[in-house]
Amino acid sequence: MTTLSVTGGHVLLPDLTVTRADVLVDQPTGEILEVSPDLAGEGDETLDASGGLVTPGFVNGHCHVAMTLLRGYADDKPLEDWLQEDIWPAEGELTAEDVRIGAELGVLEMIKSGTTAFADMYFHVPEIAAVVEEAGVRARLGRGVVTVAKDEDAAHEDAEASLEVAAEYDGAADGRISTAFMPHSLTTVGESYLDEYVPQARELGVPIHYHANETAGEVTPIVDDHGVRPLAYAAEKGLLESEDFLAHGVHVDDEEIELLAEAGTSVIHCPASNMKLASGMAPVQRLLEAGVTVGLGTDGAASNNDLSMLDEARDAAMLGKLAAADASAVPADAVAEMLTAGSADALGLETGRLEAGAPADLAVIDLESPHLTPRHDLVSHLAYAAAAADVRHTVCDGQLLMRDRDVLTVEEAAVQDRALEAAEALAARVDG
Ligand SMILES: CSC[C@H]1O[C@@H](n2cnc3c(O)ncnc32)[C@H](O)[C@@H]1O
Ligand SMILES: [Zn+2]
Repeated sequence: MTTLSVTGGHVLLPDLTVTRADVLVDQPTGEILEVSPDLAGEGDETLDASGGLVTPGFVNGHCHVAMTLLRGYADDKPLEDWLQEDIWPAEGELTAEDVRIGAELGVLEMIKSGTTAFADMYFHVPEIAAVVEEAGVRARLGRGVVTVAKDEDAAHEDAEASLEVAAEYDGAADGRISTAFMPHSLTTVGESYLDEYVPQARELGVPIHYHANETAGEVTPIVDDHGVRPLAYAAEKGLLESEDFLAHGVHVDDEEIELLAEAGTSVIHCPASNMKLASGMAPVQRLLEAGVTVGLGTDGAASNNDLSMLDEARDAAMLGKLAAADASAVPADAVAEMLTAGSADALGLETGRLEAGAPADLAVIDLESPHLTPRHDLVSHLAYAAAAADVRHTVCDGQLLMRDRDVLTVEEAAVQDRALEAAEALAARVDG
């Protein structure tokens, strides 16, 4: 038996208290065996967490990981213009190999910032799955479906491909990969396609993930065309089940919040993307008070512009207060929950809590730096002050992915070189 003991640190427990403890991991099963104070000397291998905070690995609840290749390609525009004028034309030139290279870069960035799992909506999913498998992280993957501005055959092909990918990859990489059916949004997938394919996704037994209520401009056409607000429409179309999770939920009214709470559908809050595209401020405190499961996501690196979940945590706390006009809204412990168990629950993962029997997905955050001194409250530091570069070790499924900032499963320099070259060639193709 091979065991790993993570020793000498403080541990963020599932009740969001912090205590001095060690974590003993069974590597063959990838499970946590024990969390308790005196496990030093118990493991076959030791990971030094002294001076550190051991947290559940962060779960990025909504991403387009290969969009790292478009980081900084088009900034300072609202969503609709940004997608139509810059992003979709560039994505039209992306090859399967580009997506693989972009995904490698994104997953590298995730491992370096303590993220062990993510949900991803994109195309060329087999390439993304291969990167997830090799890098050792966990992901819920899906092919995004867009039917507007496509002829009928192409639209059907897109939806069918999303179901096929969901069926083929669910359970891949020894169970680290799970899947979902992913219609892009309620305005970019036509009603007849939802009517045809949502029941097929249910039959397949995969959750459904989509963008919803991201901008005010996305609400109006749904009200005009269907006579109800977007989430009432989503409920009518069978898109509001307890296993489903939607990205954004910025422009939701009280009735829609109630619908989410009753249905048990989760919301992935993406504060950085919402601020950068000036989409608006999600009512996170109201969602939490209504009992909605809220997770956090970065969205793609082209609207963020990084994949650090610690940045997202700080943004969520700050924006949540501003949205509620209340400094006590979205406090540090709520943010710590969204960053870990909230996102994990939304994605239907067993991760997000450090306790015996849970998957051994964790990160160790180095606390011994000036910006984390003094250490009155480590949950406060997690929400407000820690940064990606403070992550010392990352473990997923019991396997070490990064030790002392040395990434073990991805060749860092080679990935960066390939990404630079691919991004430059892509821009040259698009811009002529
Ligand atoms: C069809 S694959 C996914 C699709 O979504 C695009 N995208 C990236 N960020 C956002 C966002 O904030 N809202 C809506 N759509 C977004 C991405 O570029 C892909 O085309
Ligand atoms: Zn998105």
